[in-house]
Amino acid sequence: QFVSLRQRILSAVQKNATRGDPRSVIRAIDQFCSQKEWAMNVGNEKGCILDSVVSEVNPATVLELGTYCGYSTVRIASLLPPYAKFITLEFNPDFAAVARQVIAWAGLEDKVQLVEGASSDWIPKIKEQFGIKTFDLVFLDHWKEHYLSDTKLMEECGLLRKGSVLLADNVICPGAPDYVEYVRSSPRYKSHYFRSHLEYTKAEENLWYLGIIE
Ligand SMILES: O=C(NCCCCCn1ccc2cnccc21)c1cc(-c2ccc(F)cc2)cc(O)c1O
Ligand SMILES: [Mg+2]
Repeated sequence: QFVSLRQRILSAVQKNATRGDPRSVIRAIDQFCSQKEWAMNVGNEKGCILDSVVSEVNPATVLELGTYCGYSTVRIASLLPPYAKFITLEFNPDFAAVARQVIAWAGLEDKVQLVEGASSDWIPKIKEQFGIKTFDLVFLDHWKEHYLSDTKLMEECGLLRKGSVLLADNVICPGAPDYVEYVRSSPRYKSHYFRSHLEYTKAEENLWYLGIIE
């Protein structure tokens, strides 16, 4: 009977990764996606850039938009200090169900809150629902056409402060041109991009790093 790609990714984790070992979970997913089937995890090349940004920012509060199977969620959660608050938002309930199990296999279920729903619905509710004032780091990896509107929404809701860092996946492929245009021309942001490749391919890609300067 048909087994979905996300279920095959979860099975690869449960078969090849050690419970409670986040690095083995990451390795199991990357091996599956490079050797068996492509999937839209951020992947290891961009994942190392993500790791370095998380380590440098050392955030007390993190928002991830786009959990998918939990690959980047596990990478981020495994680097956070114990007091950190980490919220990851997933629209698709089937993806969220798999991500919960991947995060649990890594032993990180206490480090992250997975919330199901749309960013435009949830962003205005985060302050009161989770007692978070502002985010030190936001990782954008959801609908590419919502990167700009959600960044503006986060600004309007007072969720970003001077020094907040936004890191955006896929600004080239599939692309978020209006987002790039807006942040590059805005005096509020200092932007920088990390050259990389689309996960598990040789196609060029950038991770777009944004520092809020005022
Ligand atoms: O589409 C991508 N991701 C988004 C998936 C849907 C997110 C839904 N969602 C989650 C939270 C949430 C909250 N609010 C609203 C909606 C929300 C994506 C695609 C590619 C890709 C695909 C084909 C190809 F040929 C090349 C590249 C590569 C990536 O790395 C990607 O990330
Ligand atoms: Mg992505």
